[in-house]
Amino acid sequence: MSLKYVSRLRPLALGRSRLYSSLPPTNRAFLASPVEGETVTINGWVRSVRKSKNVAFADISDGTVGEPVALVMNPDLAKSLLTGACIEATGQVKASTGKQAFEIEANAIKVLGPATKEYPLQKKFHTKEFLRTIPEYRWKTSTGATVMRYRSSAISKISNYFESQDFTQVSSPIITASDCEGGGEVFQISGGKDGAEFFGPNRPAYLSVSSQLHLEVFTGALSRVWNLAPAFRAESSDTNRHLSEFWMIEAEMAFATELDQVMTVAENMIRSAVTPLLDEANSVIARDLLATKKYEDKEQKLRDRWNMLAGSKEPWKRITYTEAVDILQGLYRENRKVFGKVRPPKWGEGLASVHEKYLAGEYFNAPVFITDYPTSQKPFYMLGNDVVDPERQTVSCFDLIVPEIGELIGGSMRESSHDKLVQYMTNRDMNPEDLQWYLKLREHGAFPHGGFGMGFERFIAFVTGQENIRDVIGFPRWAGSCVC
Ligand SMILES: NC(=O)C[C@H](N)C(=O)O
Repeated sequence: MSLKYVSRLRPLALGRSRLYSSLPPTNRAFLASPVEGETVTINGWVRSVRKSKNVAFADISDGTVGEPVALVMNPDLAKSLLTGACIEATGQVKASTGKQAFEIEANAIKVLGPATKEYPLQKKFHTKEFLRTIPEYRWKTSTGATVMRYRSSAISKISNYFESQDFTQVSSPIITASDCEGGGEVFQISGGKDGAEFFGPNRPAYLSVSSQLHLEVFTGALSRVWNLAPAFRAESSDTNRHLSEFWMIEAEMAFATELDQVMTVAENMIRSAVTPLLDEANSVIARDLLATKKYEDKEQKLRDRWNMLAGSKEPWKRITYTEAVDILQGLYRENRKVFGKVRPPKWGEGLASVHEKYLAGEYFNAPVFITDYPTSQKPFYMLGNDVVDPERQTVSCFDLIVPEIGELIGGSMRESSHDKLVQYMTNRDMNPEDLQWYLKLREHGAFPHGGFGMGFERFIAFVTGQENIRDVIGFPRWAGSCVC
């Protein structure tokens, strides 16, 4: 490059970078390193205001950190300040005598967006049920914002974990031509009874219930893949752990030959998003999460939960379905009321959520992998185990259960024989014609593989100590409710 050319470019580049301005500091950046005596300008929404004759205080928050920024000012300045208003405050940083280490002695307040006395989030206790009725405001609560921040942090930790293991993140389709789980709980969006045939005659289309089948295609090319995608289920279960639109982290791995390998990936993935919380001194998000539990006195319970998941390097317990049924039947023999009105399962029946919660909760008080369920309980794509007892056929699969939530992850080895898959589909009254593309994967270069799917909201609810998964997703949808 000639000197002349460089000298012509330089002033232009410098001039430009001087012209651009950057975003103002967040509350989080300010609170991380306040400098006494410095004049700062801070933005946020007013959480609370207290006024007396000579002085006024306001807590403001921009949602980037749990702790609010404390303002102290002349009452005249606070005149038009109401909870909920959006403000820009300028003032000097002072050591504080109050709860916070520092406060800002504000000398200028600009109201960017005023509020009225009707603002529903006045400073008092609000129930989760009430907060769900104000979806437009509920993420402004410190618990709401903290849960969202953890959700974001978990995605990034999990993403790093997968990357470290050579997984590629892929994007699978939301509109699909098949019901992966074969459970019939699909939202049909085209080719339905109303005659809409957007994708052509006899081309029904649905919202995806799981990315698995498409991930299997990707894994046949990239070996290890994962994604985080929404899944849709038209089931009407009105519980604290079901949504009609939820997010799933799914992973598929080629050349996994044993279920244990797949379970280890699932376990390490969870640990990757929980381990950082154990280092309270260095984790703002851990401290913020614990603060949300302060008023309930449940901080220790939350710590115990993180410890349960990531405190020890011991691998999580792995038991078979048959062992689980034996344990449950034994517990019932000792105490007929152990599962309330519910009986223990007979071999071949599914485990009810009360059984799962009891096993992982009262019985083991730990996450537990339950493996090798009866074939009749599981979908067509799972690899069959060698038949030892023809009355008790099982598949190579697992459910990961945790206390209070029950099932968190479902996974399995996948059947890679074309002919067996056709047989499994026919046994379930499915038409193999509908999944030709999936079957073709087994015609050339079939490979051993396995994978799993984790309900992301269940995971976030468990780790943040929320009782209902409706409180860890921005805009929850369930049967009878889709309000905005
Ligand atoms: N990817 C998975 O294994 C999840 C499974 N398809 C499910 O929906 O439960």
